[in-house]
Amino acid sequence: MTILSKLVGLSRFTGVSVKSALNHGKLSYHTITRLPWWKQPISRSQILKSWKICGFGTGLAAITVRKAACAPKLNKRVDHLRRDDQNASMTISELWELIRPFFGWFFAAVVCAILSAYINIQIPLCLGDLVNGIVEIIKDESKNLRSHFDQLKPSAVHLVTLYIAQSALTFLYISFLTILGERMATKMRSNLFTKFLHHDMAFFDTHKTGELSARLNADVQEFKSSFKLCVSQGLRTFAQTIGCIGSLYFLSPTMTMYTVAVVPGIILAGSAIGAGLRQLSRRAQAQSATASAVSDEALTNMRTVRAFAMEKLESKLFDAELNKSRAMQEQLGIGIGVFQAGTNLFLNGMILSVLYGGSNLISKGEMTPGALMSFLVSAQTIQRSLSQLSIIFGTAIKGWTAGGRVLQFSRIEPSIPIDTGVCIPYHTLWGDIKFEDVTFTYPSRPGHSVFENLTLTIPAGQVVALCGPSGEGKSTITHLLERFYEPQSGRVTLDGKDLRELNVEWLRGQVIGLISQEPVLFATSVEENIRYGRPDATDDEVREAARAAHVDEFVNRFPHGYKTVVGERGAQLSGGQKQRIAIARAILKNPPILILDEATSALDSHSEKLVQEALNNVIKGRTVLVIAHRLSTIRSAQLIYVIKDKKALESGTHEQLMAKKGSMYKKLVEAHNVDS
Ligand SMILES: Nc1ncnc2c1ncn2[C@@H]1O[C@H](COP(=O)(O)OP(=O)(O)OP(=O)(O)O)[C@@H](O)[C@H]1O
Repeated sequence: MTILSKLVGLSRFTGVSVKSALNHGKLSYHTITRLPWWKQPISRSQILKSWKICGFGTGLAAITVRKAACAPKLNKRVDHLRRDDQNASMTISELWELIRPFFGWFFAAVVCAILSAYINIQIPLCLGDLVNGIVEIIKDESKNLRSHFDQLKPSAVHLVTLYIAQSALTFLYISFLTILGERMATKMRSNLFTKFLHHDMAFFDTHKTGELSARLNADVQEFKSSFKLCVSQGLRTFAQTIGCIGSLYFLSPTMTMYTVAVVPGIILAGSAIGAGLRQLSRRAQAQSATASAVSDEALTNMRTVRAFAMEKLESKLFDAELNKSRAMQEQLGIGIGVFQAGTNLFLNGMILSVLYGGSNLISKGEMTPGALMSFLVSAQTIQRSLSQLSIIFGTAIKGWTAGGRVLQFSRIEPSIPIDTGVCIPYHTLWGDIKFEDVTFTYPSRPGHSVFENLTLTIPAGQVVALCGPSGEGKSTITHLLERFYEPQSGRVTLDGKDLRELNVEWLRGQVIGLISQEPVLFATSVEENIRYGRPDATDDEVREAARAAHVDEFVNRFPHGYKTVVGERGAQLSGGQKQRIAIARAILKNPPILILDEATSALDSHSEKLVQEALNNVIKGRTVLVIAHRLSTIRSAQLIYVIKDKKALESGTHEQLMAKKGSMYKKLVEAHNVDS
């Protein structure tokens, strides 16, 4: 308001500073101060100041508005990567299932840990005997010190034996636990990876690679180290605590009762804090996985990031998620710290009470100094064990959550099992495919059906083309044929047999060969990529398939020929080269049914001609389903289906469809929806 009023005043006294106005006697100080606010003059420095403030304010406002406008847009991408699964937890029986196959190692580790704890309980008692012996020497009036000293020897030898046994047991249980932990982690990772490989395609539509690899690696690692620590330290310290409480009771029941009376309260408080910390730990791990997913997405799409100069934005996005994860981990650490500090305070108080109570008992002659010594060392062992337990408690929370996150995806059963069902004997397989009244919606997009009562036939041994506008479901037909997804109603049959009755592994592995729009190669050599179609193929067979797909031509120009490594997802090859390798792979597989999903779309006309020739050789005698946009490919098909409006709108040969009145196919050709 003041600034505004001064700006209004400015209009009346433009260019005249207060100082100069006063100097020239135009205004007296009193006149100025008595003027109403809108008539008061304003100095240049004030004007500047005002503008600076205004400028700063406007700048700040602009930044805030910009931030407000940009932040949600930035976050939106990450929102899809975020996942805070409530059912990422583990039950005791699930933990037992993990341990069961390695029970021998677990049992050996537990026995050694308990024996080591037992020895730890014996050590204070033995120390007490030694101290009592020393007290005897001090109190001895006869000065026969040598004989007293000799009496100490058995206790000392006993103590040395205990120390050696304790070291040996420590070595053993740590070794057993390492073996157990590593084997459990390997099994968990292997099981989870196998599960991932068998999950429905719908699962991969909704889960990001970064998230899955975090579960497979970071979470298993976290679970393993927490488990090892909890069993090694936890079991030992727990057994030690119970044992030491027993020895305390043996030494002085009254003092023990006082000392341990408060323990249930501490356990209750600990459980309450633990529940909160577990929740926080789950959220912190989910956030850490989100940060990994962001980095993973950027790293796998590095070319796109570079092409759009998004390095800074990606870095900001990652930093923001990383900072959230850091904040949560800090909160968790602080929570665990509060718990541990409280435990320490309680335990130190316990030692002080023991000293005070013990001195009291000694003064009354109800306790020997050796017993107090034993009591103190035992109480201290309990103190150390309990403070160790509080640390283990924090680790257990993290490990439990991590284990739950791993098991969450292991529990999911695929709705399409791959190794059940029947196989049609090779000599009776024709390759006749039918879609009967198929209605289908992608599970990740409920409410948006792709097909409603789709019916079409792909006769055995024929080349059938699917055409139609983009997004009408041509590729979806191939997904249903490969049984990546299940139709909600209707059925897809192969030689009259419902695909649901057939063995999926056999169907995908031996019956159908797919060459897709965007072939993805593995980061290995050209020949290994081709061999992926049939791992037992000989080098000659690989070369033959490569020649048929015209891979030979470009591979021979590479310095390392077929041994050339193609980079991640085939990034070191051109689109056309990748496509030809994918074709060679399918040729090597030699399947009775071939799906060509715009297989030649990435090729120039010369390469397309070459590959088409290769394909023509391959497709002879097979059932071939071609999805193509080029008229040259479509018109050579024996049967064409136009896929539109959630069904097969019309079918026939090129000539029949072109001759048909009001034909959609004709419209597509004329509108260049089918490339001429
Ligand atoms: N995994 C998926 N999850 C959800 N919806 C999907 C999925 N894949 C495809 N769709 C949707 O299903 C519809 C059909 O897609 P499809 O890929 O089969 O079309 P298309 O005819 O092959 O297109 P194009 O000619 O552009 O390749 C589209 O609306 C698409 O957005």
